[in-house]
Amino acid sequence: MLKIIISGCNGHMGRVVTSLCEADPQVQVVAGFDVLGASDREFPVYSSPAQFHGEADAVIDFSSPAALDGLLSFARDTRIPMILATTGYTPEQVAQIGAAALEVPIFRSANMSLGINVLLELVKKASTVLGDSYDIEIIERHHRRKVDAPSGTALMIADAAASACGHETEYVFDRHSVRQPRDKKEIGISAVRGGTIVGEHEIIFAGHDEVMEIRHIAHSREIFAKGALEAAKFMATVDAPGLYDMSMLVK
Ligand SMILES: NC(=O)c1ccc[n+]([C@@H]2O[C@H](COP(=O)([O-])OP(=O)(O)OC[C@H]3O[C@@H](n4cnc5c(N)ncnc54)[C@H](O)[C@@H]3O)[C@@H](O)[C@H]2O)c1
Ligand SMILES: O=C(O)C1=N[C@H](C(=O)O)CCC1
Repeated sequence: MLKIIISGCNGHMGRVVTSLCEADPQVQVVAGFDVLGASDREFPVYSSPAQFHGEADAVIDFSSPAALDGLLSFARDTRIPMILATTGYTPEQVAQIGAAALEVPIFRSANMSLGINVLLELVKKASTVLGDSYDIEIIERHHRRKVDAPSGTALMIADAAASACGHETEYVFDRHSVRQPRDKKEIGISAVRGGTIVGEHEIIFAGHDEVMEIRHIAHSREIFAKGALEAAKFMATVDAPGLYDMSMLVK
């Protein structure tokens, strides 16, 4: 039996992960972490990771960057592998995660869906071939509740394009105050927020007389929960400290 803790268990993603775990006979949710109390859960919910003293094989976290310090201390104290799916970390927090991964196993991805992780490979291929002469723009769309912008996925896509395009790049998030033509080194990133859009990402390669677009649409949150649970199953077999990601699961 795989014993899972769900961090952010009372949120939108936390509830979808809970349902998926409860439908899997090989998985047991042993606890949840959340600052928001809810009495309808079938497992104990703690407002701080330090309050948990049981056994677990992995923590799946869909919460908030504010939870990171407590989760990393918990990982260091217990050696329980951590799956970080939260987005919106500051550069300092990303560095903290990297430092912690020298001591404990940590899995991090801004997008746990299979489709986006295949898309990242397509973006690298397209950027290698087209990156020199085509302009790269990314548009992401999410629900009105989302607080971080651009999405973690958009940044991951930009990083994939930047690593493969063969020249220096600069991310441009806001064209409002700039009055000048687009520079070749720019990767433009635009965020749209509205309604209940689960998550959409579009990458545009705009060249002379042709445009190529690659697009991913999430129709439900289950695709993220499924990837996170697969990551937890994988991490439960991992002993060595390190920073793991979806590329280890998408072959
Ligand atoms: N990696 C992915 O595939 C993926 C997919 C979807 C969402 N996300 C990310 O997951 C996060 C959560 O998304 P959501 O839509 O479920 O949000 P949500 O607001 O519905 O849920 C977040 C939950 O975390 C709790 N929380 C907030 N601060 C906390 C803290 N300090 N300690 C413990 N719990 C805390 C909240 O009370 C809430 O219940 C966001 O960062 C989002 O971008 C990632
Ligand atoms: O709903 C969200 O919030 C999502 N966040 C992730 C991101 O920031 O990339 C992934 C898609 C859903």
